[in-house]
Amino acid sequence: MDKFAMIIFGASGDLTKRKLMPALYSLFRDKRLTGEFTILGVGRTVYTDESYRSYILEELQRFVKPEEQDMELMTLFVTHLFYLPMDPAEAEGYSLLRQRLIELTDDINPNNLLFYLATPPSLYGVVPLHLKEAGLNTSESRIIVEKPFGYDLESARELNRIYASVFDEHQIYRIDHFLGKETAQNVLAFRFANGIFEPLWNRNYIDYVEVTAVENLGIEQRGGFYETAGALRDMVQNHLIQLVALTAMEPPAIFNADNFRNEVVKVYESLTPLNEIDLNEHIVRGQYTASGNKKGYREEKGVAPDSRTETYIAMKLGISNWRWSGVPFYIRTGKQMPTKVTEIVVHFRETPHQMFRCSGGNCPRANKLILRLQPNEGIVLKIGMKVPGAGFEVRQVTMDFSYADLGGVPGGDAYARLIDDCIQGDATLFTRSDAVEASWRFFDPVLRFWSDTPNAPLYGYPAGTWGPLESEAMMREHGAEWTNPCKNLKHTEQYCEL
Ligand SMILES: NC(=O)C1=CN([C@@H]2O[C@H](COP(=O)(O)OP(=O)(O)OC[C@H]3O[C@@H](n4cnc5c(N)ncnc54)[C@H](OP(=O)(O)O)[C@@H]3O)[C@@H](O)[C@H]2O)C=CC1
Ligand SMILES: O=C1O[C@H](COP(=O)(O)O)[C@@H](O)[C@H](O)[C@H]1O
Repeated sequence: MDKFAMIIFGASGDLTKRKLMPALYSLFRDKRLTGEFTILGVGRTVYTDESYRSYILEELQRFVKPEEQDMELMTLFVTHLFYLPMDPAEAEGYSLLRQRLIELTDDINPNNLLFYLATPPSLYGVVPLHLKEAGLNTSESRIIVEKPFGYDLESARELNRIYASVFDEHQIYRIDHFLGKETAQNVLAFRFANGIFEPLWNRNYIDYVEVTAVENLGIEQRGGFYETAGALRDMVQNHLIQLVALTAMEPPAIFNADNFRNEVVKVYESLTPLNEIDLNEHIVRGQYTASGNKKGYREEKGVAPDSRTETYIAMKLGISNWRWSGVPFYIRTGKQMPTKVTEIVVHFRETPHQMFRCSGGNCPRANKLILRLQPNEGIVLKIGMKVPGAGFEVRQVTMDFSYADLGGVPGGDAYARLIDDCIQGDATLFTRSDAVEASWRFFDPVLRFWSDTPNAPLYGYPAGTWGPLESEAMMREHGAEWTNPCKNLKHTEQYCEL
């Protein structure tokens, strides 16, 4: 086997220190990265190999969970790191890159290469072309590209064209780290490894579905990036729609990359195109405003004082197929919410007739299944039970499975799983070119509507709240309401500022 080298473009950046290096360290610790391997960081910031190793060693101590830190191992891990100062946007540096790889792999034609694009998205189209000119797009090479893949449908198509001119599709890994989460994968296991829910998993028994991925932080130091992205590009077009796909897809006959990704694409292609009414009434966008000691979005570094970038979005989606026709999927994401939580809530239809008494609220009119992806990972089923004692009074209670009972979700996070899969050549959990385009095809009209309608509402919401009230109004049309995740989490007070 040729000596393996991973080349990280954007090696001085936020993603590299917070996610990639801890993930690579965790693979190293778990002996998933063995033998002679090299990690070569690339960027304009000037480091030597030595100073880059010291920098990463410090960052590992910040970003690896304390219980997973082993100073001796971390010190050994960083001896595999090297650094090449170069501007990835400029062609000149690539002959130096090639030369450096020849030295590091001790091979005149280094072949087993993994390129990771952790740069701003503006470089996603440039780097592969330079790699090709330098002859680095070898038959064994792979490339991982971060999200967002494109700004809209046209730019995503253009990127796909560029990548297809440099690599074969099986060499291209478009990463969406939500799919690397253990609990996201468990949505599939829950659905397809159990017989009892699947017969109910359709329009006959399900009333509506909610997908929530909210955070209690602002945009941190990423103002420049976020201004060009907004919640729709940052979270909805990729992460949230992936979760919709996991919830809505048909079971693949055989679980492999092609079959799984075929089913994902079928869901995207079945999304009901948004009409005028949807664009005006079934999308609510918001932007956080200052509250207490929390800054408003427009006060954040790198953000225009009159910015109209959305930090919150709630939408109603439909899926036009036999299984889901008529079942609304409500999705929402937002920064500066009361808590960080990702969960899918499946609301079953109400019982046709309610014959028991229920007083004092918490009445079990309909069952509700909550797939909680993070934090306090678990599955909760809300069911009706008789209140002990005389009469027939019923109340809604909770059957609660927590991953903590199985020893918890493993430490190495989604990035470790996905990088490992890529090294093994398994593309199942990565986004295929047709899926990216199908997803953009659906969301593109939203971007166009916003740019063509300067007075389309953008609601302010105070930082630390659940977003614009208009998103509640959107659901009331269906007699639905957002589930308050703070009330479902086991240790509520730990997560929610109520
Ligand atoms: N950070 C995160 O949590 C997440 C990030 N992502 C995605 O990962 C990618 C990287 O994110 P992140 O690390 O936050 O980004 P950064 O803004 O930190 O940029 C990464 C590096 O890219 C280099 N760079 C920046 N601008 C340019 C430029 N104009 N030309 C050449 N190089 C440039 C810089 O290195 P130098 O100046 O040394 O060249 C910088 O350190 C983004 O596409 C983002 O969407 C995805 C999920 C989460
Ligand atoms: O991709 C992104 O995801 C994070 C949220 O991911 P999580 O795994 O921490 O839930 C989000 O903060 C960021 O804005 C976005 O780019």
